[in-house]
Amino acid sequence: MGKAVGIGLMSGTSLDGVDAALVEIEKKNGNIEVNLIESLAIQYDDVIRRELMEVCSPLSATVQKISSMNMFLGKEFGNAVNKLLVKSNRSKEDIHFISSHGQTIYHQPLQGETEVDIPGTLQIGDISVLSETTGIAVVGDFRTADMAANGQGAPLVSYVDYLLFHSTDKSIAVQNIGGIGNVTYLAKNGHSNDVQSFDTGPGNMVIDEVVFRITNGKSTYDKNGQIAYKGKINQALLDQLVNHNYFSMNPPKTTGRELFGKSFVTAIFNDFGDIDSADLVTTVTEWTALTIANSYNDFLTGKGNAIDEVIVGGGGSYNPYLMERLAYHLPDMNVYTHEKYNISSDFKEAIAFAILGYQCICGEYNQIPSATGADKPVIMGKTAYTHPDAFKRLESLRSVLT
Ligand SMILES: Nc1ncnc2c1ncn2[C@@H]1O[C@H](COP(=O)(O)OP(=O)(O)OP(=O)(O)O)[C@@H](O)[C@H]1O
Ligand SMILES: CC(=O)N[C@H]1[C@@H]2OC[C@@H](O2)[C@@H](O)[C@@H]1O[C@H](C)C(=O)O
Repeated sequence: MGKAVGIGLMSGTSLDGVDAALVEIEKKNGNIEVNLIESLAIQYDDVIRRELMEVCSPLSATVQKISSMNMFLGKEFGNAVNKLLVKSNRSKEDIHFISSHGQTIYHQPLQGETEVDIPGTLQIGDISVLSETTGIAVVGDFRTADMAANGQGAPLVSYVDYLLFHSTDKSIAVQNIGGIGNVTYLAKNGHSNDVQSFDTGPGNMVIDEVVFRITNGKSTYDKNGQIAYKGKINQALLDQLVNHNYFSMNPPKTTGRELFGKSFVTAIFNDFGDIDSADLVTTVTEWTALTIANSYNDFLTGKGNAIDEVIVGGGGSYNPYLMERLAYHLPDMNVYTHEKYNISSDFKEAIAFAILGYQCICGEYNQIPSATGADKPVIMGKTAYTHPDAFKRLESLRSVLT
């Protein structure tokens, strides 16, 4: 079978920017092999970040802002792809497809109070605009297909975690620490149907917002855990935080800015605003590590699922204080980062979405029901191409694949 050349795009819940990964993908004897050729991260500037924060909050989002931001991000993602093409010395003719996660602005996996208030999830960054900006066919909007099959619409990277990490000699927890934290559990010798997955709770989301407030907007995150190292844990605050009811809910479960965003942090400042600002950062960082360890104890090891190794990815893996605390709370496990497996912690999700898009193009299931809680497997993703040549390149790939 021939090689597919694709570009994966990930813009996660931290709202820090978009990651782009140019990859070659090949199917060999039913296994998918992926090779990262070039990558690029584009940071959102302060204005975009602020506007995005506004459309993520029901209190400040308007239909006008959501509609404009959907188009604007389609262009931003397209500009990121065009820069990546220059960086990698490739042209659009060399690329079969782009696969874009989009920017989650709302995610509600639970039924609301009225019959129309059904679970929903919304990722913006229009895929037709992205196709028009780049001249390349685009696959996007993955999560709705899983929700259509009564899944949580997340976590989706579990499918790729299984492909990359399942093992016959050890049980592995693949932990992402992005804006939100999520885990994929791969039992030793397990089948894809056995994969368990759920959001462990906040990743960097609460730490970032606390740092933003105590620095009056000068810093958007605690670089290398510098502030956390200076403070000490405030036990009263920690006790209140660990008692949040999300942590007692059984998996499958997913969460986001709706639970752990600005209002959550405002409540912390209302109740504990008088404690030392470094202590606040230390305490929410400790809590973040603890929520991960407690989740394993409650829903994995505590239910007889041994864990030999934890592989951490996402921006949180670059916070040494957070990593130290995580290792401290998981004394019986080896805690590594994705780099041990030669996979960039930064670009893992962008690579993962390239694989999910590839499977969509192949017409193959790209989701694991046991991970998302769906009733059945589905093919996730929709396709857009605004010109015949983009369509033909996609079709040329399909004809090689089938
Ligand atoms: N050197 C560092 N020190 C401390 N924290 C860091 C460092 N580098 C990145 N981070 C943290 O990682 C975050 C970004 O992580 P990442 O890009 O994995 O999130 P995301 O993909 O947006 O989120 P999600 O996976 O939830 O969708 C930053 O907001 C910051 O908090
Ligand atoms: C709705 C949404 O965008 N969820 C994200 C978020 O960020 C981490 C965690 O919460 C995870 O459930 C998911 O992203 C990753 C990429 C996933 O689906 O695997």
